[in-house]
Amino acid sequence: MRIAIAADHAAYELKAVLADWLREHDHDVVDLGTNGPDSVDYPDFGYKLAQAIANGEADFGVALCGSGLGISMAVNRNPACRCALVSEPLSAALARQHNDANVIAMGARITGSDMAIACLDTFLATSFAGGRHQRRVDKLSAPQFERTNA
Ligand SMILES: O=C(CO)[C@H](O)[C@H](O)[C@H](O)COP(=O)(O)O
Repeated sequence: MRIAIAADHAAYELKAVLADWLREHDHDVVDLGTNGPDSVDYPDFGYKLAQAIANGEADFGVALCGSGLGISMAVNRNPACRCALVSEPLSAALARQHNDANVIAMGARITGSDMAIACLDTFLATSFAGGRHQRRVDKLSAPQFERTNA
């Protein structure tokens, strides 16, 4: 699969670990930076990653920052993306099974490398379950005027 990955300065080391793991597992990696400790702004990298998903450059995305919070918010501003912030594998599996998430977000200051690999492995190995979940996912991308509280 083609996987885009992006991080801010708080997570560039975790990005390198996950990018290596992805390549070792025969994925094509689109590395969108950042690549060092110089301070950058997570929205810039979240928006770049979301654009790569929206334009079909990547099938899935990995979004990383210190907590995972800011970059997941940035990615989710693009309607093409369903980004799930996770810190353990069950949530990574449910994000695929129930939410058809196409971007996984993690926080490098929260989640260690081994756990992050376990989450990513689970995320990529899990399929969307469809059925009743499809109806709910469709509502996430419905135009605002079609949304109801019913
Ligand atoms: O966690 C983050 C946003 O949710 C980002 O990694 C930011 O970098 C963090 O908020 C602040 O990081 P800094 O290194 O203290 O600038």
